[in-house]
Amino acid sequence: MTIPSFVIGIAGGTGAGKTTVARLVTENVGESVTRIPLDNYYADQSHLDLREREALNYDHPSAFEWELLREQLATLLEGREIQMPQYDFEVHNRKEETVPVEPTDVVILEGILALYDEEINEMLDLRLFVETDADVRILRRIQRDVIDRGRDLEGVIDQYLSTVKPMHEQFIEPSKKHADLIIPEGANSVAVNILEEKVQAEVGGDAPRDWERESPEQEIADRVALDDE
Ligand SMILES: Nc1ncnc2c1ncn2[C@@H]1O[C@H](COP(=O)(O)OP(=O)(O)O)[C@@H](O)[C@H]1O
Ligand SMILES: Nc1ccn([C@@H]2O[C@H](COP(=O)(O)O)[C@@H](O)[C@H]2O)c(=O)n1
Repeated sequence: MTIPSFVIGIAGGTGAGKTTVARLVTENVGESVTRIPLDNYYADQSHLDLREREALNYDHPSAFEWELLREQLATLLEGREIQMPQYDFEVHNRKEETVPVEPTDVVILEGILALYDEEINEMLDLRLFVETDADVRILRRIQRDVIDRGRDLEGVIDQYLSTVKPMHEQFIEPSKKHADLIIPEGANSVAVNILEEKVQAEVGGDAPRDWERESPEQEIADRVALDDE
């Protein structure tokens, strides 16, 4: 049984580069990392038809099933398997199938509001916010939504102006205050290399387990005290 020793949250606006950062910092560590896309926890909307689902606001915190995410993250932290929901962006709904996910040394939760929920924040050991200019993000999003998510240009622009941008300003940007580190421009190599080293150390078992580790505040206080001696 593996009890995860390090849980990272990666938040930031749409198109900021969250998924890319998560992928780059974990691609060389094999199967010892579990990635949890927050998108998989969009609430089930099967009671609505496609038209109604298309019109929903997917950038408001109420779009997500937080209770399920809290439960499943806690289950992984206890060393037990979860059945993770899957999401289908083309039909705006959760898929019927789930995938079994085993706990691993490192767990990464990644999504626009990964640093929004207080209880989730408490479960994270490292909180990252990826910060990229809004014009770069919308250009990336147009490209992705049209090519990968089966959307048309007009719809992407309407959605951006009506919900994505206002919700970013109201909920996502303010969640930055919970971050321990802010990563500029998405996949920036210095940040990725430092994080990759940290993940490697956790996976290799060099790092102290949770119960051996002092709180980050205490670690800093100890080091400041040492420097002052
Ligand atoms: N630093 C970067 N430079 C150039 N392109 C990037 C950078 N970071 C991410 N991208 C690209 O931007 C797009 C959106 O990145 P993604 O990681 O999917 O964003 P998010 O998960 O935040 O929505 C992808 O096509 C990705 O390759
Ligand atoms: N049915 C849906 C569900 C979500 N979205 C958008 O996805 C964005 C979050 O994903 P990122 O990879 O961009 O972080 C979010 O901004 C939602 O608007 C959607 O378009 N349709």
